[in-house]
Amino acid sequence: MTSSSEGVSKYTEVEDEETLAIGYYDDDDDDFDTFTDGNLDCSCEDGGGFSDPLSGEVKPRILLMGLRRSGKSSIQKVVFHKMSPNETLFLESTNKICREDVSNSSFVSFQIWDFPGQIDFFDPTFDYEMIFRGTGALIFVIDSQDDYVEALSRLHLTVTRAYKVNPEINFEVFIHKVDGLSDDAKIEKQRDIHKRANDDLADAGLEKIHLSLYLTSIYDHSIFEAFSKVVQKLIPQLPTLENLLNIFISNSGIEKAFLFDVVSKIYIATDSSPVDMQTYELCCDMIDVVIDISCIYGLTEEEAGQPYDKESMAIIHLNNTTVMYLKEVTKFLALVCFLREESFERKGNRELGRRALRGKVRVS
Ligand SMILES: Nc1nc2c(ncn2[C@@H]2O[C@H](COP(=O)(O)OP(=O)(O)OP(=O)(O)O)[C@@H](O)[C@H]2O)c(=O)[nH]1
Repeated sequence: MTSSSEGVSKYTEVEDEETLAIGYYDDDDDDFDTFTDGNLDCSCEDGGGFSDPLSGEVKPRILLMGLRRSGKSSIQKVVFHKMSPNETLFLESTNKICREDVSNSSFVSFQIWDFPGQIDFFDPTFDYEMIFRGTGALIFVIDSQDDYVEALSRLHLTVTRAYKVNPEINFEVFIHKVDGLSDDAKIEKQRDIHKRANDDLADAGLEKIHLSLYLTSIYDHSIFEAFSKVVQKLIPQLPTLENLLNIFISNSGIEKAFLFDVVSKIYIATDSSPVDMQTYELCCDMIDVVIDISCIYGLTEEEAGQPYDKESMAIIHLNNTTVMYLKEVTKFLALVCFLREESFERKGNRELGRRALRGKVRVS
Protein backbone atom coordinates (compact mmCIF):
# COMPACT_ATOMS: atom_id res chain seq x y z
CA MET A 1 0.00 0.00 0.00
CA THR A 2 1.36 3.42 -0.89
CA SER A 3 0.05 6.58 0.60
CA SER A 4 0.31 10.29 0.11
CA SER A 5 -1.11 12.95 2.35
CA GLU A 6 -1.23 16.65 1.71
CA GLY A 7 -1.84 19.48 4.07
CA VAL A 8 -2.22 17.42 7.19
CA SER A 9 -1.06 20.29 9.36
CA LYS A 10 2.23 20.86 11.06
CA TYR A 11 4.37 19.09 13.59
CA THR A 12 4.15 19.05 17.33
CA GLU A 13 5.45 16.81 20.07
CA VAL A 14 2.78 14.29 20.98
CA GLU A 15 2.95 13.23 24.55
CA ASP A 16 0.55 10.35 24.67
CA GLU A 17 -2.20 8.64 22.79
CA GLU A 18 -4.90 10.62 24.53
CA THR A 19 -3.52 13.87 23.17
CA LEU A 20 -4.13 12.55 19.70
CA ALA A 21 -7.67 11.77 20.48
CA ILE A 22 -8.67 14.84 22.35
CA GLY A 23 -6.39 17.64 21.36
CA TYR A 24 -8.15 18.67 18.18
CA TYR A 25 -8.14 22.21 16.92
CA ASP A 26 -10.52 24.96 17.78
CA ASP A 27 -12.03 26.49 14.68
CA ASP A 28 -12.99 30.12 15.02
CA ASP A 29 -16.02 29.89 12.82
CA ASP A 30 -17.32 26.84 14.57
CA ASP A 31 -19.38 27.22 17.68
CA PHE A 32 -18.29 23.96 19.23
CA ASP A 33 -15.52 23.81 21.75
CA THR A 34 -12.36 21.84 21.22
CA PHE A 35 -12.88 18.18 22.07
CA THR A 36 -11.02 18.03 25.33
CA ASP A 37 -11.66 16.33 28.61
CA GLY A 38 -13.77 19.38 29.32
CA ASN A 39 -16.13 18.30 26.60
CA LEU A 40 -15.99 14.73 27.75
CA ASP A 41 -17.68 15.90 30.86
CA CYS A 42 -17.68 12.97 33.25
CA SER A 43 -19.43 12.70 36.56
CA CYS A 44 -20.53 9.84 38.77
CA GLU A 45 -23.48 9.72 41.12
CA ASP A 46 -25.19 7.32 43.46
CA GLY A 47 -28.36 5.73 42.25
CA GLY A 48 -30.64 6.88 45.06
CA GLY A 49 -32.13 10.33 44.92
CA PHE A 50 -30.78 10.95 41.47
CA SER A 51 -32.18 14.17 40.09
CA ASP A 52 -32.59 15.12 36.45
CA PRO A 53 -29.60 17.27 35.59
CA LEU A 54 -30.73 17.55 32.02
CA SER A 55 -34.08 19.20 32.44
CA GLY A 56 -34.30 21.78 29.69
CA GLU A 57 -31.58 20.10 27.60
CA VAL A 58 -32.40 18.21 24.44
CA LYS A 59 -29.29 16.03 24.18
CA PRO A 60 -30.27 12.40 23.72
CA ARG A 61 -29.19 10.04 26.44
CA ILE A 62 -27.58 6.66 25.78
CA LEU A 63 -27.71 4.20 28.67
CA LEU A 64 -25.18 1.40 29.06
CA MET A 65 -26.73 -1.38 31.12
CA GLY A 66 -26.02 -5.05 31.76
CA LEU A 67 -24.73 -7.41 34.41
CA ARG A 68 -21.48 -6.83 36.30
CA ARG A 69 -18.30 -7.33 34.31
CA SER A 70 -20.20 -7.59 31.03
CA GLY A 71 -17.92 -4.90 29.56
CA LYS A 72 -19.91 -1.62 29.77
CA SER A 73 -17.13 0.65 31.06
CA SER A 74 -14.62 -0.95 28.69
CA ILE A 75 -16.84 -0.10 25.72
CA GLN A 76 -17.13 3.50 26.83
CA LYS A 77 -13.41 3.87 27.49
CA VAL A 78 -12.32 2.26 24.23
CA VAL A 79 -14.75 4.15 21.99
CA PHE A 80 -14.67 7.57 23.63
CA HIS A 81 -11.36 7.72 25.51
CA LYS A 82 -9.11 5.80 23.11
CA MET A 83 -8.16 3.41 25.88
CA SER A 84 -6.36 0.39 24.46
CA PRO A 85 -8.42 -2.82 24.89
CA ASN A 86 -5.74 -4.46 27.05
CA GLU A 87 -5.88 -1.63 29.56
CA THR A 88 -9.52 -2.42 30.28
CA LEU A 89 -8.31 -5.50 32.13
CA PHE A 90 -7.41 -3.15 34.97
CA LEU A 91 -10.72 -1.27 35.12
CA GLU A 92 -12.36 -1.37 38.50
CA SER A 93 -16.01 -2.21 38.88
CA THR A 94 -18.24 0.85 38.49
CA ASN A 95 -20.11 1.53 41.74
CA LYS A 96 -21.87 4.75 40.74
CA ILE A 97 -23.69 5.92 37.66
CA CYS A 98 -21.15 7.68 35.44
CA ARG A 99 -22.45 10.33 33.09
CA GLU A 100 -20.38 11.56 30.21
CA ASP A 101 -21.09 14.36 27.79
CA VAL A 102 -19.97 13.68 24.24
CA SER A 103 -20.16 16.87 22.18
CA ASN A 104 -18.07 16.50 19.08
CA SER A 105 -20.43 18.09 16.59
CA SER A 106 -24.07 18.86 16.13
CA PHE A 107 -24.51 15.24 14.98
CA VAL A 108 -22.43 13.51 17.60
CA SER A 109 -23.86 15.12 20.69
CA PHE A 110 -25.30 13.02 23.47
CA GLN A 111 -24.83 11.83 27.03
CA ILE A 112 -23.71 8.34 27.95
CA TRP A 113 -24.75 6.96 31.30
CA ASP A 114 -22.74 3.96 32.46
CA PHE A 115 -24.62 2.00 35.11
CA PRO A 116 -22.97 -0.20 37.71
CA GLY A 117 -23.80 -3.84 36.99
CA GLN A 118 -25.06 -4.49 40.48
CA ILE A 119 -27.32 -1.45 40.69
CA ASP A 120 -30.93 -2.18 41.53
CA PHE A 121 -32.51 0.56 39.54
CA PHE A 122 -35.97 -0.72 40.41
CA ASP A 123 -35.36 0.10 44.04
CA PRO A 124 -38.25 2.42 45.07
CA THR A 125 -35.77 5.14 46.03
CA PHE A 126 -34.33 5.11 42.56
CA ASP A 127 -36.02 7.37 40.02
CA TYR A 128 -35.89 5.12 36.97
CA GLU A 129 -38.82 6.90 35.34
CA MET A 130 -36.77 10.08 35.16
CA ILE A 131 -33.86 8.16 33.66
CA PHE A 132 -35.88 6.39 30.97
CA ARG A 133 -37.94 9.47 30.10
CA GLY A 134 -34.97 11.30 28.58
CA THR A 135 -33.39 8.24 27.00
CA GLY A 136 -32.80 7.90 23.26
CA ALA A 137 -31.08 4.50 23.25
CA LEU A 138 -30.66 1.77 25.83
CA ILE A 139 -27.66 -0.45 25.14
CA PHE A 140 -27.87 -3.71 27.04
CA VAL A 141 -24.52 -5.51 27.13
CA ILE A 142 -24.48 -9.32 27.36
CA ASP A 143 -21.21 -11.15 28.00
CA SER A 144 -21.25 -13.87 25.33
CA GLN A 145 -18.42 -15.76 27.04
CA ASP A 146 -20.55 -16.22 30.14
CA ASP A 147 -23.79 -18.07 30.79
CA TYR A 148 -26.41 -15.55 29.73
CA VAL A 149 -29.57 -16.87 31.37
CA GLU A 150 -29.48 -14.22 34.11
CA ALA A 151 -28.54 -11.54 31.59
CA LEU A 152 -31.58 -12.40 29.47
CA SER A 153 -33.99 -12.14 32.38
CA ARG A 154 -32.42 -8.83 33.36
CA LEU A 155 -32.70 -7.65 29.76
CA HIS A 156 -36.38 -8.54 29.74
CA LEU A 157 -37.06 -6.72 33.00
CA THR A 158 -35.12 -3.65 31.90
CA VAL A 159 -36.68 -3.42 28.46
CA THR A 160 -40.25 -3.92 29.62
CA ARG A 161 -39.94 -1.32 32.38
CA ALA A 162 -38.22 1.16 30.11
CA TYR A 163 -40.77 0.66 27.34
CA LYS A 164 -43.64 1.40 29.71
CA VAL A 165 -42.04 4.72 30.63
CA ASN A 166 -40.84 5.64 27.15
CA PRO A 167 -41.86 3.58 24.10
CA GLU A 168 -39.63 5.73 21.88
CA ILE A 169 -36.39 4.25 23.27
CA ASN A 170 -34.23 2.30 20.79
CA PHE A 171 -33.34 -1.02 22.41
CA GLU A 172 -29.86 -2.12 21.37
CA VAL A 173 -28.39 -5.42 22.55
CA PHE A 174 -24.62 -5.85 22.35
CA ILE A 175 -23.68 -9.53 22.38
CA HIS A 176 -20.26 -8.65 23.65
CA LYS A 177 -16.79 -10.24 23.97
CA VAL A 178 -17.30 -12.28 20.80
CA ASP A 179 -13.54 -12.18 20.14
CA GLY A 180 -13.27 -15.55 21.86
CA LEU A 181 -15.82 -17.22 19.58
CA SER A 182 -15.63 -18.88 16.18
CA ASP A 183 -17.76 -17.45 13.36
CA ASP A 184 -20.23 -20.32 13.69
CA ALA A 185 -20.48 -19.88 17.45
CA LYS A 186 -21.14 -16.15 16.99
CA ILE A 187 -24.03 -16.79 14.63
CA GLU A 188 -25.43 -19.49 16.88
CA LYS A 189 -25.25 -17.21 19.97
CA GLN A 190 -26.91 -14.37 18.13
CA ARG A 191 -29.70 -16.65 16.89
CA ASP A 192 -30.25 -18.14 20.34
CA ILE A 193 -30.27 -14.78 22.17
CA HIS A 194 -32.54 -13.26 19.54
CA LYS A 195 -35.01 -16.14 19.87
CA ARG A 196 -35.05 -16.30 23.66
CA ALA A 197 -35.32 -12.53 24.15
CA ASN A 198 -38.14 -12.23 21.62
CA ASP A 199 -39.97 -15.28 23.02
CA ASP A 200 -39.89 -13.64 26.45
CA LEU A 201 -41.32 -10.43 25.00
CA ALA A 202 -44.00 -12.35 23.09
CA ASP A 203 -44.99 -14.22 26.28
CA ALA A 204 -45.47 -10.84 27.95
CA GLY A 205 -47.60 -9.63 25.01
CA LEU A 206 -44.89 -7.13 24.05
CA GLU A 207 -43.84 -8.47 20.66
CA LYS A 208 -44.04 -4.93 19.29
CA ILE A 209 -40.80 -4.07 21.12
CA HIS A 210 -37.95 -4.22 18.64
CA LEU A 211 -34.52 -5.35 19.82
CA SER A 212 -31.52 -4.68 17.56
CA LEU A 213 -28.70 -7.16 18.12
CA TYR A 214 -24.99 -6.60 17.41
CA LEU A 215 -21.97 -8.88 17.82
CA THR A 216 -19.29 -6.75 19.45
CA SER A 217 -15.78 -6.83 20.83
CA ILE A 218 -13.43 -4.11 21.99
CA TYR A 219 -10.58 -6.03 20.32
CA ASP A 220 -11.68 -5.16 16.79
CA HIS A 221 -13.73 -2.54 14.97
CA SER A 222 -17.08 -4.20 15.67
CA ILE A 223 -17.69 -2.05 18.74
CA PHE A 224 -17.17 1.15 16.74
CA GLU A 225 -19.43 -0.07 13.98
CA ALA A 226 -22.17 -1.03 16.43
CA PHE A 227 -21.90 2.31 18.22
CA SER A 228 -22.08 4.08 14.84
CA LYS A 229 -25.41 2.43 14.17
CA VAL A 230 -26.73 3.30 17.62
CA VAL A 231 -25.74 6.94 17.20
CA GLN A 232 -27.05 7.18 13.62
CA LYS A 233 -30.54 6.30 14.83
CA LEU A 234 -30.41 9.36 17.09
CA ILE A 235 -29.51 11.77 14.27
CA PRO A 236 -32.70 13.29 12.89
CA GLN A 237 -30.90 14.54 9.76
CA LEU A 238 -29.74 11.02 8.81
CA PRO A 239 -32.05 10.59 5.77
CA THR A 240 -30.92 13.98 4.42
CA LEU A 241 -27.26 13.13 4.92
CA GLU A 242 -27.71 9.76 3.20
CA ASN A 243 -29.46 11.44 0.34
CA LEU A 244 -26.67 14.00 -0.03
CA LEU A 245 -24.07 11.24 -0.09
CA ASN A 246 -26.10 9.32 -2.71
CA ILE A 247 -26.21 12.40 -4.93
CA PHE A 248 -22.54 13.02 -4.32
CA ILE A 249 -21.39 9.54 -5.35
CA SER A 250 -23.69 9.40 -8.36
CA ASN A 251 -22.04 12.54 -9.76
CA SER A 252 -18.40 11.89 -9.04
CA GLY A 253 -17.38 8.33 -9.92
CA ILE A 254 -17.02 7.56 -6.22
CA GLU A 255 -18.17 4.10 -5.17
CA LYS A 256 -18.64 4.54 -1.44
CA ALA A 257 -18.68 7.60 0.80
CA PHE A 258 -18.77 7.92 4.59
CA LEU A 259 -19.13 10.88 6.86
CA PHE A 260 -16.99 10.22 9.94
CA ASP A 261 -16.65 11.75 13.35
CA VAL A 262 -12.85 11.73 13.42
CA VAL A 263 -12.57 11.75 17.19
CA SER A 264 -14.64 8.68 17.98
CA LYS A 265 -14.42 7.06 14.51
CA ILE A 266 -18.16 6.70 14.57
CA TYR A 267 -19.53 7.05 11.06
CA ILE A 268 -22.60 9.16 11.18
CA ALA A 269 -23.82 8.52 7.64
CA THR A 270 -23.01 6.71 4.43
CA ASP A 271 -24.66 6.34 1.03
CA SER A 272 -27.28 3.63 0.71
CA SER A 273 -25.00 0.89 -0.68
CA PRO A 274 -24.18 -1.78 1.93
CA VAL A 275 -21.28 -1.35 4.36
CA ASP A 276 -18.84 -4.19 4.88
CA MET A 277 -16.60 -4.46 7.90
CA GLN A 278 -13.39 -4.36 5.89
CA THR A 279 -14.31 -1.05 4.26
CA TYR A 280 -15.19 0.40 7.61
CA GLU A 281 -11.88 -0.80 9.10
CA LEU A 282 -9.94 0.79 6.24
CA CYS A 283 -11.67 4.12 6.93
CA CYS A 284 -10.73 3.91 10.62
CA ASP A 285 -7.13 3.07 9.73
CA MET A 286 -6.98 5.98 7.32
CA ILE A 287 -8.21 8.43 9.95
CA ASP A 288 -5.53 7.11 12.34
CA VAL A 289 -2.85 7.52 9.67
CA VAL A 290 -3.89 11.10 8.89
CA ILE A 291 -3.92 12.13 12.53
CA ASP A 292 -0.65 10.33 13.33
CA ILE A 293 1.22 11.75 10.32
CA SER A 294 -0.16 15.17 11.08
CA CYS A 295 0.95 14.98 14.69
CA ILE A 296 4.41 13.75 13.80
CA TYR A 297 5.18 15.90 10.74
CA GLY A 298 2.42 18.44 10.39
CA LEU A 299 2.22 20.76 13.36
CA THR A 300 4.25 23.85 14.18
CA GLU A 301 4.61 24.83 17.79
CA GLU A 302 2.04 27.61 17.51
CA GLU A 303 -0.54 25.13 16.24
CA ALA A 304 0.29 22.46 18.77
CA GLY A 305 -2.65 20.21 19.46
CA GLN A 306 -4.44 20.86 16.14
CA PRO A 307 -3.71 17.86 13.99
CA TYR A 308 -6.98 18.07 12.06
CA ASP A 309 -7.99 21.28 10.34
CA LYS A 310 -9.35 22.83 7.15
CA GLU A 311 -6.27 21.75 5.21
CA SER A 312 -6.52 18.12 6.26
CA MET A 313 -6.88 15.72 3.38
CA ALA A 314 -5.23 12.49 2.30
CA ILE A 315 -5.14 10.14 -0.65
CA ILE A 316 -4.19 6.49 -0.26
CA HIS A 317 -3.71 4.18 -3.25
CA LEU A 318 -4.46 0.60 -2.25
CA ASN A 319 -2.81 -2.25 -4.15
CA ASN A 320 -6.13 -3.39 -5.64
CA THR A 321 -6.67 -0.32 -7.89
CA THR A 322 -8.84 1.37 -5.28
CA VAL A 323 -8.13 4.88 -4.09
CA MET A 324 -9.18 6.21 -0.70
CA TYR A 325 -9.78 9.90 -0.32
CA LEU A 326 -10.23 11.74 2.97
CA LYS A 327 -11.18 15.39 3.29
CA GLU A 328 -12.05 17.60 6.21
CA VAL A 329 -15.68 18.73 6.14
CA THR A 330 -16.05 20.46 9.49
CA LYS A 331 -14.04 20.64 12.66
CA PHE A 332 -14.78 17.04 13.68
CA LEU A 333 -16.15 15.56 10.48
CA ALA A 334 -14.34 13.90 7.60
CA LEU A 335 -15.61 12.64 4.30
CA VAL A 336 -13.94 9.33 3.43
CA CYS A 337 -14.47 7.99 -0.11
CA PHE A 338 -13.54 4.94 -2.13
CA LEU A 339 -13.10 5.11 -5.88
CA ARG A 340 -11.41 3.21 -8.70
CA GLU A 341 -7.99 4.40 -9.82
CA GLU A 342 -9.25 5.08 -13.34
CA SER A 343 -12.02 7.34 -12.02
CA PHE A 344 -9.54 9.10 -9.81
CA GLU A 345 -7.09 9.65 -12.63
CA ARG A 346 -9.70 11.11 -14.96
CA LYS A 347 -8.80 14.73 -14.53
CA GLY A 348 -12.29 16.10 -14.92
CA ASN A 349 -13.60 13.73 -12.35
CA ARG A 350 -10.80 14.50 -10.00
CA GLU A 351 -11.51 18.19 -10.18
CA LEU A 352 -15.23 17.56 -9.81
CA GLY A 353 -14.51 15.42 -6.77
CA ARG A 354 -12.34 18.11 -5.27
CA ARG A 355 -14.93 20.79 -5.84
CA ALA A 356 -17.61 18.58 -4.41
CA LEU A 357 -15.49 17.75 -1.41
CA ARG A 358 -14.80 21.40 -0.80
CA GLY A 359 -18.17 22.87 -1.40
CA LYS A 360 -21.04 20.61 -2.13
CA VAL A 361 -21.15 18.40 0.88
CA ARG A 362 -21.01 21.16 3.41
CA VAL A 363 -22.72 20.22 6.60
CA SER A 364 -23.86 22.96 8.88
N1 LIG B 1 -12.42 -10.71 25.77
C1 LIG B 1 -13.01 -9.55 25.98
N2 LIG B 1 -13.01 -9.00 27.23
C2 LIG B 1 -13.64 -7.81 27.39
C3 LIG B 1 -14.30 -7.13 26.32
N3 LIG B 1 -14.84 -5.99 26.82
C4 LIG B 1 -14.52 -5.96 28.13
N4 LIG B 1 -13.82 -7.04 28.48
C5 LIG B 1 -13.27 -7.37 29.82
O1 LIG B 1 -14.35 -7.56 30.70
C6 LIG B 1 -13.98 -7.19 32.03
C7 LIG B 1 -15.06 -6.33 32.67
O2 LIG B 1 -15.16 -5.13 31.96
P1 LIG B 1 -15.83 -3.81 32.57
O3 LIG B 1 -15.85 -2.82 31.48
O4 LIG B 1 -15.21 -3.42 33.86
O5 LIG B 1 -17.30 -4.35 32.85
P2 LIG B 1 -18.55 -3.52 33.44
O6 LIG B 1 -19.75 -4.08 32.76
O7 LIG B 1 -18.34 -2.06 33.34
O8 LIG B 1 -18.52 -4.00 34.95
P3 LIG B 1 -19.21 -3.30 36.25
O9 LIG B 1 -18.59 -1.97 36.42
O10 LIG B 1 -18.87 -4.26 37.37
O11 LIG B 1 -20.68 -3.23 36.00
C8 LIG B 1 -12.62 -6.48 31.90
O12 LIG B 1 -11.64 -7.37 32.33
C9 LIG B 1 -12.47 -6.23 30.42
O13 LIG B 1 -11.12 -6.26 29.96
C10 LIG B 1 -14.27 -7.74 25.02
O14 LIG B 1 -14.80 -7.24 24.03
N5 LIG B 1 -13.63 -8.94 24.92
